[in-house]
Amino acid sequence: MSTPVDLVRLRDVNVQFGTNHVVQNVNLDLHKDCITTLIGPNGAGKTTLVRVVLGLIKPTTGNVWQQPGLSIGYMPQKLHIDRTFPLTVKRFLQTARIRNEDTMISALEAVSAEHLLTHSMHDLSGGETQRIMLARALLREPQLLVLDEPVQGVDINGQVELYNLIGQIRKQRGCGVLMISHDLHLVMSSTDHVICLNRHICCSGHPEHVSNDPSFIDLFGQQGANSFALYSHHHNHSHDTHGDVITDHPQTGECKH
Ligand SMILES: Nc1ncnc2c1ncn2[C@@H]1O[C@H](COP(=O)(O)OP(=O)(O)OP(=O)(O)O)[C@@H](O)[C@H]1O
Repeated sequence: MSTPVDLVRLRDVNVQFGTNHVVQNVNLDLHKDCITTLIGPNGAGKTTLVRVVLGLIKPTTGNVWQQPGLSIGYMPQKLHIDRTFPLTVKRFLQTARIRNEDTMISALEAVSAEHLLTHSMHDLSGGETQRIMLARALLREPQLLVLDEPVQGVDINGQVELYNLIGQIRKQRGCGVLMISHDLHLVMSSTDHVICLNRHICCSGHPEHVSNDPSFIDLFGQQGANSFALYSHHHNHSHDTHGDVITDHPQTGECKH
């Protein structure tokens, strides 16, 4: 097997906002041709960690390394468009400062949405909107694609389709992918590596390994469990109400379930 090509390496990364210790001692490697999925409850620090990877936030302590010249395509969690502001798909794509129509069309083709070029962004379905957001992230042919909850606002069939599409894009382009998801079961077949984050990394590994954990079966095997609101699993440590580790069970880096 060939050695994976590193795109990004995080070492002992901590992020604090005032006294709020949002990301704790995180080590993370992102590779070419590898899909890594971050899961975790609300407020677990997923978006903050993604912003560290993107270089938008400097960690309070720790090191971030990016492959020199790395190009990153980012699909943010939410799209805020004033409904009174007329905006076609073409104009929206141009906000990425790419004006070449062939480039736009080939990005739209990659997400099977070339027919939407002249449509209004306001008239798109949830799934179409996410595809256009994905196309925008693809415009610069990134080596790393970072997707913050790419299937939000999409019905269940559309979610499966979008995850399949992300898998196809990785296969065709060989790019690395880092995405945030709220549903391990749906994302399982389209990911290589899962990281469960609750401010620190609770556990990580191949999706089969993570999903065979009884606590994950409890968590993901039931309808409505997607929200993580009642998130709990059998840690080798406990959390206080802020998600901080209570130290009478020392953290060894990986959860042992
Ligand atoms: N710029 C900021 N300044 C202060 N606090 C912040 C900032 N960004 C995030 N936080 C806080 O950090 C914590 C983690 O937020 P983050 O958005 O990273 O979590 P998340 O896991 O992505 O949550 P969700 O699943 O709800 O999107 C939250 O308590 C949030 O309020």
